[in-house]
Formats: sequence, structure tokens, C-alpha cells
Amino acid sequence: MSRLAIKICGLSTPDTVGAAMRADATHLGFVHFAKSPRHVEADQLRALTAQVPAHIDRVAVVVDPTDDILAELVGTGALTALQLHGKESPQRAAAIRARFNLPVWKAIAVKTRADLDAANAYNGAADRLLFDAKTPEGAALPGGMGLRFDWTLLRGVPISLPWGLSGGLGIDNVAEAIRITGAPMIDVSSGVESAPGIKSVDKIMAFCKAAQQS
Ligand SMILES: O=C(O)c1ccccc1NCC(=O)[C@H](O)[C@H](O)COP(=O)(O)O
Repeated sequence: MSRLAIKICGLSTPDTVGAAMRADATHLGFVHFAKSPRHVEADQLRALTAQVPAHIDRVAVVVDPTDDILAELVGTGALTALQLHGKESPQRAAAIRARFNLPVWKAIAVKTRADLDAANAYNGAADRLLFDAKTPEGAALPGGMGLRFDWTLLRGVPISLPWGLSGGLGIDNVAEAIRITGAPMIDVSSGVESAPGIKSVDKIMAFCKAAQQS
């Protein structure tokens, strides 16, 4: 069985980046979205990732980004993937991948089985799907809200692309989430925070341990 991939998302300080690396996270996520309490600018992202070894992935999380925003982020030379967390169409995802020459992840907002079925439209356009809870209409953010969806929806659903599970994961439920869904990758943000946007070193360590021991 291959190793569980763990993405700690919304990192914004050197100490929590260090904690994620020590805890053996495979992916580090950096949110570039001005309305988010986890927002980092391109130069911060560059500085935060300067000491990250090449085998750990560095993912920028963006919401309906313009090409100019993507060019600035990709221009840091720090990224190994782009996570599209807005309403980007399959065509837009494919165009971003072609233009910026990086793997593209598409976050899929899930509430019902139909949302999972609709994700098939990204086959050939994205490199990975990230199933996250659908946030309510008018919510401040499209992710990082600590909301979970019904994990049993994923049972028996054929998924053609590499994928990850996200939304409302935490130290106390990550083992159950992996058991129910068989997720090869998990992603967490608010579940390892002490307050919105404030990552906790202790929680990052405990989350990764709970996931790795599951
Ligand atoms: O985290 C944010 O602030 C954010 C803002 C805008 C778009 C996406 C965002 N986060 C995306 C993530 O990958 C989160 O890790 C994911 O939604 C899970 O968050 P949580 O339920 O808090 O663990």
C-alpha cells in the first residue's frame, strides 16, 4: 500500500512550516486569497518555502485567479502545484495547466452524490481532485471553514484522477475519515488551528500522527 499523503493547508509562518515538515507532511498549502485569514503574498510564499526540501510539495491555493495572479505566484519558482478552489471550469483548469506548466488540482465542493459525478468533467483537465465540503451560499470563504460532508458518499464511486479528502478533518476524526473513504490523501486547515488563520504546532504534530497511525 502506498504512503498516505498529508497536506497541511493555510500555512503562513516559518515555525508551522517547520512543524509540518517535521511531522512528515507530504504537501504544504499556501492560500493566496485576500479575504482569507491565511492569505500570503507571493514574496511571503517564496520566503516560507525557501528551506523546504524538493521532495515536499508546495501548493498554492487560489480562487478564480487571473493569469496575472498566477504568473506572480508561479514566478516565485516555489510551487509544485496549483489548487483551484473557486468556480473554475474544466476548460479554465486545462488552460491554466497548459499555460503555467504545473499540475493543477481542482477542489470539488461536495454536498450530494451529484457533485461527485460532476467532477468527472475534470478528467483530462486537472491532475488531482480535492473533495471538500460545499460552503453555504454567501459564506466568507469557499474553503478552510471546518465543514465536512457525508464521507459515505465516496463509497463505491469510481474516481479516475488522483484525489484527496478535505473539509472538517481534525485530530479526532481523521482516522475515521480515512477508514470510511479510503482516501489516499488528506488535507486539513482549520482543524490544526488555535484560531482562524493561526496554525498550532502541537495540533499539526498530533494530526499527522493520528493520520499516519490510522
Ligand atoms: O483556507 C482558506 O482560507 C481558503 C480560502 C479560500 C479558498 C480555499 C481555502 N482553503 C482550502 C483548503 O485547501 C482547506 O484546507 C480546505 O478547504 C479544508 O479546510 P478545513 O475544513 O478548515 O480543514
